[in-house]
Amino acid sequence: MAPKRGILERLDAGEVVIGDGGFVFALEKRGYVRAGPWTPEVNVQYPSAVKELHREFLRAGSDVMQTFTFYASDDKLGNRGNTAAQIGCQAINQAACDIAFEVANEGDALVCGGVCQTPTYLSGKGKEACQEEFMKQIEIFLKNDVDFLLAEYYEHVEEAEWAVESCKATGKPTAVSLCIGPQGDLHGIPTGECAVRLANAGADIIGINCHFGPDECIEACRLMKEALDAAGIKKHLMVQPLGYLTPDAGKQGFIDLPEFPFALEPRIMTRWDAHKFARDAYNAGIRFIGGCCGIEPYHIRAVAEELAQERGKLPKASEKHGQWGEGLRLHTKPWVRARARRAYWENLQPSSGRPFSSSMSKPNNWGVTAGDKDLIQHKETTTQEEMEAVINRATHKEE
Ligand SMILES: N[C@@H](CCSCCCCC(=O)O)C(=O)O
Ligand SMILES: [Zn+2]
Repeated sequence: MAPKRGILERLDAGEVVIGDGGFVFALEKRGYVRAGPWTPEVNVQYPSAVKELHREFLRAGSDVMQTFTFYASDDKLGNRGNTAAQIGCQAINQAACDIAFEVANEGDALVCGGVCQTPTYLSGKGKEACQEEFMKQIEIFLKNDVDFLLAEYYEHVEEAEWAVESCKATGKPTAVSLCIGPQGDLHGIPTGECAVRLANAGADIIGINCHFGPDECIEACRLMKEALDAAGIKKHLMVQPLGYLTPDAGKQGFIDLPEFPFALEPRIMTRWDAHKFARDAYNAGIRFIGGCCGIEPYHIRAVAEELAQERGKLPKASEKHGQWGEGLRLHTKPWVRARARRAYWENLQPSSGRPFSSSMSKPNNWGVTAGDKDLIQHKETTTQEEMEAVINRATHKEE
């Protein structure tokens, strides 16, 4: 088999690289990940569940299998009484690599090793301690010779810079994406300035993932591109937004919306929203286009279908999906057959079906982040006293 073309070779050639979607959210809904800690011990406990989700994304058109190593840093696995630490960082990250490579090799997909923000940073323990946590994972990715490294899901550009430094020191191509919107990072660093700092830290691919829906993430990428252009810096851009619409989110993103994480369903993007997202991202000059929480394989299939001409192919899963609903021509009901056309779906404004739903929510807006005492983490289980304090504060804020 010819060697796979690397991520930078593909992007340098102007190709579209399609990412995968949201693993923790998808596997939590399927009963394999615990919401709250969100740690990926499932790689060791139920590997077939992770493998099947990778397979669904591969069939849907994903060119990248991200190792399911989100929140798999040693300190997170043991944070606030989490028992995933008993399975351990080494076992979880190695199992994730095994699974990602097995599925990637069923197609022409690349494998990227993923690291993300840490409780160590939130507790203010500094650069050396954070990079120690990153290296425990990166060493496993190196041993497995992943195709590239991805530092994703950072609310503070400072920690992302440290992660990029650790990744780049390995010599592997390095991608980095912040979970911020157009309003900047949580320490008030403007979004464009974050991009320039990450470029200066050595990142090859820079962008945004999570916390916001497609429109806000593409706007944040636009600000990044504007700042990079102004600084005369050329970098590949990536975007992997939520599969939820969040026009009402504040700086903290969807974490701050009252619906997070168990009542976001009314906000789910349709596959037609995903078509628009893919086109908007492409037109913004972004070529690494994927998704995060809430993005399911059918959304990725829609991205691949929208960009089929640019990519010169359709994904396997399109064998079961007529373009723009043409499969409805086989429906028994005439009025449904009448919907087998792009004009119908592209112009539909779907209802939520919830008579008492407002279209927007109010973010909690506590306005605290790393550096505030409220963000200090600990290994011990969250105490009842801590719970009473945060509930009391949340209740009074709502009054
Ligand atoms: N690549 C990862 C990204 C997960 S982003 C998770 C957001 C929730 C985090 C939290 O509530 O702490 C994935 O696919 O799950
Ligand atoms: Zn996410």
